[in-house]
Amino acid sequence: MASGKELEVIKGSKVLMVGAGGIGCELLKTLALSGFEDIHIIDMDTIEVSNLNRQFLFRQSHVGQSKARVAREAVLKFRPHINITAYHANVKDPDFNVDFFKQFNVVLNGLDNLDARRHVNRLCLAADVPLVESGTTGFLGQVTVHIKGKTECYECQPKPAPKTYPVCTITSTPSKFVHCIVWAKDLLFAKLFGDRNQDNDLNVLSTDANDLSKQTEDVFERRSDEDLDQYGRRIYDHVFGYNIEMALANEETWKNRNRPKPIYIEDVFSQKQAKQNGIADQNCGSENSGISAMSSLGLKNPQDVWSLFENTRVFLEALKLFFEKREKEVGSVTFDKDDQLAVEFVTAAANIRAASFGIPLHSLFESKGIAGNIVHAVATTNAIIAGLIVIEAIKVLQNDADNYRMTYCVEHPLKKMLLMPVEPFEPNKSCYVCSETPLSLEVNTNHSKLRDFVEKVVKKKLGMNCPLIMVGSTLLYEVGDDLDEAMVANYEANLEKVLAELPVPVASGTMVSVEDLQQELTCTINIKHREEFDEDEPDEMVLVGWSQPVATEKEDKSVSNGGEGTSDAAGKLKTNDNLDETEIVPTSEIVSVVGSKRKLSELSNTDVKEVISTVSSVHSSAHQMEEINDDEDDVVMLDENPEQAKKKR
Ligand SMILES: Nc1ncnc2c1ncn2[C@@H]1O[C@H](COP(=O)(O)OP(=O)(O)OP(=O)(O)O)[C@@H](O)[C@H]1O
Ligand SMILES: [Zn+2]
Repeated sequence: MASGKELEVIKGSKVLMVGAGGIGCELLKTLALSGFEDIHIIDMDTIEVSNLNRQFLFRQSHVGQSKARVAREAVLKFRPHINITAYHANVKDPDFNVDFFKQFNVVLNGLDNLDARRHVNRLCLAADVPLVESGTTGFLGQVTVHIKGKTECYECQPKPAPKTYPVCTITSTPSKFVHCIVWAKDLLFAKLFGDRNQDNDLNVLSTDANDLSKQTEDVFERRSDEDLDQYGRRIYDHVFGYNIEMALANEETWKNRNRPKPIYIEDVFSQKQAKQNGIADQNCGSENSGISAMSSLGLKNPQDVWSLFENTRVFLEALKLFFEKREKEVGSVTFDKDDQLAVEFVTAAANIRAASFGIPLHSLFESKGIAGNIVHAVATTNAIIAGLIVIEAIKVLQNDADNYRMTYCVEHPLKKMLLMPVEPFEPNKSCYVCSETPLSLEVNTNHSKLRDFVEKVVKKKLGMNCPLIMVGSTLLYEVGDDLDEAMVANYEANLEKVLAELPVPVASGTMVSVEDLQQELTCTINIKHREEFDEDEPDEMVLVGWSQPVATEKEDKSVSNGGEGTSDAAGKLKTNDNLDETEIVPTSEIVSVVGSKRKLSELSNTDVKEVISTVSSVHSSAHQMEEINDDEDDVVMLDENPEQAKKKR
């Protein structure tokens, strides 16, 4: 219960909540019950059935309706006198500009992706409004406080990159089920139902029987004389049989590994059985969710682990259903964890591959979690995190800077502590977002176009939405609704020019100013011409000073699992040789950070290790979830002597 003084501050404040999902529903309820009376909510989504188990403000009858609006109505039922304003919109919409943000005393994030979080961070900095940021992953969670000039901003530290795997592990030597899922999803599914012309390592071209050196047709193209059953069986034999035989031919690969077993369709069931596989329900609706190989085949429980025979049936049936019922989409489907048929196909394909490599098979439920990088949400964690957000928000509203804490919710109590409070870090002086540190870009100015610069650097790396690019007083590019045709044509023409041939040539030593009008963020980029780039620099552009996402596994030439994983402070306690800025500090500092009320002397060496590794793993995984819990978790460098423990940024 808030004290009288607190209540006064609470009642007089205006707060913005971004996100009305798992955390957001809890947060809105807690804000309302804590006495807040002027709450604005932005959420761009509508309610899905899968939200109902934890987003308790929503009911079955709300499915399909705006989350922000329904959340508002639900809370007004028990707090009718308060003001709640709902926006069913993307927080990146231009209406939510700096002036919009300035009207709030504090902004509270309950988001689920890096992109939106970075955007809100920038608007809060530009509007000088405090931000309380949050995230949960299963039992893990965190709440952090970001105050301009006082604490680090959300982007002061690198975020972990989505977990990636070396290509050869995925294409040739899988050793874990997740490798089979990545193969099934990013290679096979993408090739069959997505962009057919993409390059991949599935031995796409078949070899001419008369001339072995001649590669002819794309194996994945359906032949004109082939029905869908024949097509499915041929693809099956190619990817699970022929390709494995080809891989086995390379003896070196298997010297220290278990040899995989090629699986051909006839090993699993007869042609007659294949023909009779599934009686596709002719009444399947046009909704993707209604088309299911499992229902055609009478498989009911998504938690069952199917046999090789059943996986084969699902594989063939799902492939057939895609071509029969979703023909128009074929060629442009991207994997979506909520697309039942896609999950069925990927589960079956991953399991057949796993069977071939002697890896234990998994249920559809488990596969969906891995393929969608889902760590199943825990409602209680969301509730705890929402409570902590409100506690921090109240401190922020009272300007109680000495007591701000970033709090980590851990899975197992450590020294009877389930919540680990950490004093906020100071702003990172070389953060390009909250300090004005210039960046530099190594680029071949005679080769790279302005379009490459805009797409790969300005949008992708710097996360800008509405960029404006200037050299001196010359505008080279901008976006906006108010541009006349001649300007648009001029900017379009510039996009196609290489940097050195722009109206104001961009060459070594040029200082390019990049600004986002909506985020009110300006960066200066110092250009350095470079002729050659290595294979592991495929963009042919190296941005120095920008915090590279922290790779969690070997990154070279890897296939991404597509996760959205990030963390605001992953770099702090975690080692990563790729990081540009490495800072070594004594353990005592880490400990004071981890629990300001506990001195180093109170903790044993083992405690220190435990605390650091726990906080580190929470840092790296809690924030934006969806990272797969793998054996090779974050590495924390901690020497036996705690005095020599290393903290790296
Ligand atoms: N750019 C954005 N603008 C507005 N709302 C956003 C934006 N990005 C994400 N959100 C909202 O943030 C909320 C995050 O909630 P949560 O993490 O519970 O995800 P979810 O989509 O509800 O559930 P799940 O992903 O687990 O199925 C979602 O309701 C989502 O619509
Ligand atoms: Zn910063």
